[in-house]
Amino acid sequence: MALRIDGKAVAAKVKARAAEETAALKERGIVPGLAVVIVGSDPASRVYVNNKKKACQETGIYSEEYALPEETTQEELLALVDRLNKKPKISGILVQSPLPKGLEESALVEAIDPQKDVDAFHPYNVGKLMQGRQIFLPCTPAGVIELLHSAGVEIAGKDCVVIGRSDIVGKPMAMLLMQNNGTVTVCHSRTRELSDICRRADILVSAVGKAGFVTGDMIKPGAAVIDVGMNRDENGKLCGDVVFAEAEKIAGCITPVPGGVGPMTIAMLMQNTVTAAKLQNGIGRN
Ligand SMILES: Nc1nc(=O)c2c([nH]1)NC[C@@H]1CN(c3ccc(C(=O)N[C@@H](CCC(=O)O)C(=O)O)cc3)C=[N+]21
Repeated sequence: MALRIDGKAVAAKVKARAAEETAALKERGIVPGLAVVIVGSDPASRVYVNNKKKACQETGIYSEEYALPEETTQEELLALVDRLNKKPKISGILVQSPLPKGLEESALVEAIDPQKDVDAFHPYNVGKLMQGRQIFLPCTPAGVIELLHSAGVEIAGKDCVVIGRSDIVGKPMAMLLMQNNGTVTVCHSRTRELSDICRRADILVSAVGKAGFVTGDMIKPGAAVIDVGMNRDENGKLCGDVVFAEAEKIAGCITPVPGGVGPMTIAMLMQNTVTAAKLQNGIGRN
């Protein structure tokens, strides 16, 4: 049976570290602050935003929430981002996706001051990541790396396969695995012989968004299997991309959903908010 990686426990450690740093900053009169902007009433987004708020409270980070109606215009949002860019109390800005139709996410992300872009979605930060000179780590991929470390999984020299090529997970995940000296293959909807490629992976990261996508026969015995999927099954229950019951018989270690990557995303966001506060106050990265 595979080792089950406890994302909640690892996230608690990351948040404790962020809380310590926050306390130390407060002694110097610096309070990290996060602004979360949510538009419309997507119920999943509501849950995530509440979790982010709770994490801020746990770590001592100041937070502001802007819950705006569905009808909010692009101009109004740009004006809000501009205000938050200039607001000293706010170290980090996050615009929760997805946005209602008619709003252009990329323009909003590009309006965020790159030094406050704690999601690391701004093209400046994406470019920095490609160069291995990032100031902010992308939250979900960075959380995956932490989970691998926590399970004692060596990345250097390993065959890593990422399923999915999104801007928020697949692409930055590949970058971070590469920075950690993994040999990385990125698969997607047009990939041929997907199962064969996956079966060669020492580290398999699935970010597809389809329940049941990764079956036991796609997993190399002893592999580390990281499930980034956030789906609902036919009973409305939260589940990942991986058929967990099959995979845990074959993998060496595996993350569950819930309780795997999700809590890590939020913990890394706290870490980035602390980093942002330091940066804006002329304190170098540790
Ligand atoms: N600008 C932006 N930044 C994001 O980081 C961002 C976003 N937009 N839009 C949506 C996705 C998704 N995401 C999750 C965060 C936490 C959990 C999480 O805490 N999951 C829990 C369960 C939560 C539940 O019960 O539904 C778990 O897996 O154990 C899940 C998903 C952040 N995202």
